[in-house]
Amino acid sequence: MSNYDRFPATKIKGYENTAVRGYDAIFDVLKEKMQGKKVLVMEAYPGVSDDLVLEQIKKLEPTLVIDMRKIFKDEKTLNEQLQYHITDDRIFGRMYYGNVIDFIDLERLEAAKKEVKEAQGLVVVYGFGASLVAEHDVLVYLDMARWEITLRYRKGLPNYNCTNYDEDSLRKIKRGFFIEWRVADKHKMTCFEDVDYFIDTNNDEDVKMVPGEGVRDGLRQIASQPFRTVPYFDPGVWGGQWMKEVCNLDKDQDNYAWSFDGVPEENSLYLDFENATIEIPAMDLVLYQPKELLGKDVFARFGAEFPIRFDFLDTIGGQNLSLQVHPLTEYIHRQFGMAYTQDESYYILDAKEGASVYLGLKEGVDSNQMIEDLRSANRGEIIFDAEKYINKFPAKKHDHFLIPAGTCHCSGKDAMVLEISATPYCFTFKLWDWARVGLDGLPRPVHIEHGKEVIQWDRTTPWVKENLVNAVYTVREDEHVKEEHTGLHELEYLETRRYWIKDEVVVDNEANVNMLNLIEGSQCRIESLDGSFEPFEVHYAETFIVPAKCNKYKIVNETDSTIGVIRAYVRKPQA
Ligand SMILES: O=P(O)(O)OC[C@H]1O[C@](O)(CO)[C@@H](O)[C@@H]1O
Repeated sequence: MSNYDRFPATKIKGYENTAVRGYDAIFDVLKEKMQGKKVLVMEAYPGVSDDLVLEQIKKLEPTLVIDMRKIFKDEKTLNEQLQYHITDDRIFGRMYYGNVIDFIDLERLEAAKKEVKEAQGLVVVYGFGASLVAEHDVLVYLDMARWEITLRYRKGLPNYNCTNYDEDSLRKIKRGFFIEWRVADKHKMTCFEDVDYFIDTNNDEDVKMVPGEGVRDGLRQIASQPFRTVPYFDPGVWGGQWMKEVCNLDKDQDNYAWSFDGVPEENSLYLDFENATIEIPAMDLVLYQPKELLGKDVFARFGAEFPIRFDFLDTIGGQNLSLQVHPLTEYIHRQFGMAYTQDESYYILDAKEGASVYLGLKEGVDSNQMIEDLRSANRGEIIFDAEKYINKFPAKKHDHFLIPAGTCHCSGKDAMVLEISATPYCFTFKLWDWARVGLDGLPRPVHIEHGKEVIQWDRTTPWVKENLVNAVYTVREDEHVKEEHTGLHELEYLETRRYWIKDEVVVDNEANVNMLNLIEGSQCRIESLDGSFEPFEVHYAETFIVPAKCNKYKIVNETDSTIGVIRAYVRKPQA
């Protein structure tokens, strides 16, 4: 057993034992709270088990229940309206920047408003967008983590108010990512400050309700201390065996490919109320406390979006990733409506003998020939000769490979990659998937035509070696610490610093958010210089976030050997 903590929770001070568990107890509290009041609005994130909650609402004996699904436009109308954003592609949609009201049938909305007004007795308005129908006397928000929604899609949950139960889950995720989650997050923030109670509905068998102010105060607390997001792990065709050991995972699984540990857009947070721990999307923090979390420079540049992503790619005992390329900013913006792109890097946390990383083109590559070969390979006519076109570098522990968008790349087998990247995560143009199929038995989606538009044909061997492979230099060294710059490339906005710490080091985050990982050593402690937060323990391979608000902090080595920490932050624009 390693000491990696899979369930990191933050204790919420001042709200101990305020959680209520199970729908019976929850509706007892709500019944009490509604005494002498008329309108209970229950907002729900798309993905929540609406039928189950509506069944429970009967406990309140309301005279009128409005189900938002009936106020929404019907599926066919919505599909037609959203077709430009849904697209025909399996993976890529176009970002939707509208609001929930765009999905509502305005006549039905007016009729529902009238019904509520005229009703006598208790009225419950339930579902996604419920607060558009009526002013609340009491407001409840039923929340759900993105990973849970993703798992439910795989098991047959359709998109909101749709009947696409059996549709390929990648297409459902696409509709979630490009449309539903954006709109739902935006809408959530319009009522977040007013919510009287939040309900964690991630587990239908164990729902938990906590006071609204407990969550808001909890998020304020989290934004002023180091914290971790809740990691999740997913198998894949190329997945490996390393994380099973180090992250204490189920040994009976064939493999684990990804760990998302440090992707606030995808991950969640555990808030510990002592009598229950609730799980909420980490995006709630980003959207509710953006300036405190991100800092003024990062907020000014990105808005309420978390621009740094750490995740793991485990191919130890597994296979090569697909050979791939990511879009340039201009392309991702024009094609998919994204503000910034998927610039990446691979920090090699561990590697077996013979591990490698494919990166950049060989000298003198004929671009037309390479694209033709990729096309024929994907038609099954030839096996693509990757090494004819792409450099293959040996990879060993603590190497850092930089991957600005537009550079062909992939990790080879037997490497444990800590991916330190910009946030967008699904804009991968696979070029070649080594003639294999995905875990579902289908070929994984390949996007050569997109890829050909963004490959930077001048990124060939000498430039790649000079710029992208271990471009490390020492920033400072004394008897306590050696600090190195390891990346990223100047075309990418992230800076990474590696600290080899003998005893302790003070880090100045210059009032902007930092994301870190303990890359060597069993544990360390993060301390506040002014006592503004309590000491925070970190174990090997754990990713953690230090909010902008923490300012200067100390990393303390608690072991007898030198430890290694990597820290990523957004570079300030050059004057
Ligand atoms: O496409 P593959 O082979 O699954 O590659 C790994 C994937 O993991 C990611 O790095 C996820 O962040 C993507 O860039 C990439 O799609």
